[in-house]
Amino acid sequence: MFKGVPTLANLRLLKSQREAYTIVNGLVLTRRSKATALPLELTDAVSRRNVLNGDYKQEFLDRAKYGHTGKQLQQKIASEKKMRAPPLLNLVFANRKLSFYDTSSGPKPSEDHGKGHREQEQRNAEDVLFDMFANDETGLISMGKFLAGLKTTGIRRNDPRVRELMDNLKKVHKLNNYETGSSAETQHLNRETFKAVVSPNIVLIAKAFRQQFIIPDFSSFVKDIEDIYWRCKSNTLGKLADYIPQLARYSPDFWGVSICTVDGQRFSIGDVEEPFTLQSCSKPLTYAIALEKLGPKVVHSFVGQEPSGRNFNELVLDQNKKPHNPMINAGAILTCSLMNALVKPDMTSAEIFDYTMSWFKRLSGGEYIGFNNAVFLSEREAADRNYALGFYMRENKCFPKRTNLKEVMDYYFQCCSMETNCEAMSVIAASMANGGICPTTEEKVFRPEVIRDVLSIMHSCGTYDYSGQFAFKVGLPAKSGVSGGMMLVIPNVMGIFAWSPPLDHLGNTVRGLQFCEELVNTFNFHRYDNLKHLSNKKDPRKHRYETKGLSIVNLLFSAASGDVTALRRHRLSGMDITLADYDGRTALHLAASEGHLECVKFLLEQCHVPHNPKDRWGNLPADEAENFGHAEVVAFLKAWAEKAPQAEEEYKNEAVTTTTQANEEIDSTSDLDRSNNTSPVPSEAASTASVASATSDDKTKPGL
Ligand SMILES: NC(=O)CC[C@H](N)C(=O)O
Repeated sequence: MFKGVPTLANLRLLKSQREAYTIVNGLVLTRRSKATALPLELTDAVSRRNVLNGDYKQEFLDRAKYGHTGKQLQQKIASEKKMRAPPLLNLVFANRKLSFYDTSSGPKPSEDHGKGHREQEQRNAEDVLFDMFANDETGLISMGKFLAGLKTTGIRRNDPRVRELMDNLKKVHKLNNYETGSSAETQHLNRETFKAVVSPNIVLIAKAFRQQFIIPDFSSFVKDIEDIYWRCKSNTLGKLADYIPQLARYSPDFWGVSICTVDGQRFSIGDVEEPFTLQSCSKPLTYAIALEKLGPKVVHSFVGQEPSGRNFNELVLDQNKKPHNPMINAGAILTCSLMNALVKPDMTSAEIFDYTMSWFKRLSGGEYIGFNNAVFLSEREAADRNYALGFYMRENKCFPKRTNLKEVMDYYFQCCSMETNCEAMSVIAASMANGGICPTTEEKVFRPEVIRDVLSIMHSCGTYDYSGQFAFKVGLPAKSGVSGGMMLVIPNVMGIFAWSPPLDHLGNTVRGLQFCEELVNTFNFHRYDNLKHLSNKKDPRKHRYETKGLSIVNLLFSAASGDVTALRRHRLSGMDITLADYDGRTALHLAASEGHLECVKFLLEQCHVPHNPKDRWGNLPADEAENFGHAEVVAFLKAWAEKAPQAEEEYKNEAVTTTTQANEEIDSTSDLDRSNNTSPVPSEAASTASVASATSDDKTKPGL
């Protein structure tokens, strides 16, 4: 009986007399030219909807198999439909709630690939979503439940990318005469209405529920973030900045953290809507505008790229009589002069202010960016050191020609006095993580090269005189500000903004710093964390199925491409080599059908995998070798099958002894610790034991 566990890997091999195709995460690999992986979506002009629904994938395969279209094709397709696996979307949904194979009423695929199954195939994404959330008895979907489900994936109701959905809900609510007892967002809809309502945003919504965002299991990630947040909350160290009264008045208890991923998944906790001024967190942003408009050559002919090793407002220039970098006061004042004299020489001060604000706003996806005039006036009053820096630089001819120092200083204070909150700043940080494209509006604000340069400087100079230690411990680009902000960028993954006013002696927010350090102790976000091998840190970028070891996709890829070295690596890392994909296909099936004798030998002789696992079509590896005409492999597998019972029995006994010892060592550790154990000894022993105990009929994944 089919017991395959649905995996995102969705590795599927379609049986064919002429050609076999392997689909891995939307890539189609042909059996004969494994090197040419065609991104399926790019191979034909089809709508995104069709791709999403999985329909196109099937069509592509059909055409590839039969080489033509038409009536004959339709007949062949009809006769083979029984063999097909359900569309990808269904697989993933099956894992979340709607188990198509688990419905007590419906036929199980191993028993019947017919009617019920075919019906599911024809369903599109909207249908599947409806079924996920609909009430069986009423046949209606609760939009409240649906939106709550969407929120767990990180998508909020006010996300601009679901605006049409929300507008449609309001329209339907109005059409229904504001049905009593429910709001637009909690009303109950029938299938057709639901489909019409979600359809404009279905691409994003389906991606969310398919767990295809950068953080697939967002709710688990959020739990860890909450834990870190609460641990930092109890830290009461640090002192408020008091050089101006407006900063000194903040409550030391304020503590907020907002997260926005490159896919626009949002999470916030604490005082995330409380306004505060940008202060030094504005420095990377004005620097980015200057880079965008003038390019790095021009900008860096005026300002250096080295950490100063001194206080952020130190009266010091580098050997070339330039400010050390754009993240300290001298460098930021210099950047402001570039904006004033080179980027927009014709603009008035007011226009440059508006111009700058519009950049910040676009970067934040339109979220809160304001201006605090009291802070601005105070900054200007208490600015002896900043004026001194300005005059010192003017004396050393640091500024471009035509610089109006008074205007430049005012502009610098204005940038420091722009007001924002954690929510908006997390989107800014996410835009930086996303190569300059705002994840929520999808607007391209900066070129990726600009962002790369900004992040590089943030990495080495972003946290004042703590920058070296920060780069060492956290290993990520960040920028702190005297108002208690800490902008952290995890390139290609997410932006985080942590805010709490109490500062340490170097001027960094105490809680923010602790948060960053705890974050990289929990997750492998440090720039130099190894992502390939098992470690005791979590990788939230990976799907739940993958976090306990290397992905099954990699294992099956290695087998299909005849890569014995890679298979060896998988084995050494403690991976369960008996893993089967959704269709019950094991590494041995793939190695055999591709005729990779070396791999077949390695799998049987070294990994002791069972020689006779059946895939969902009932095929053994030997059948596959035969189907695809690999005589040598057939001969080897047949010979192995004759001596197999004895060899497997011997190995089983051996493995049990080894495992008993290993278990004693690892018994005290948790499940997770065990799977993350970096020592290959216990994990390998455990994995081999599961190999030994796996029966040929059981395609469930021991060890997962
Ligand atoms: N560290 C900071 O945030 C510096 C900004 C502050 N307004 C100053 O210029 O002194």
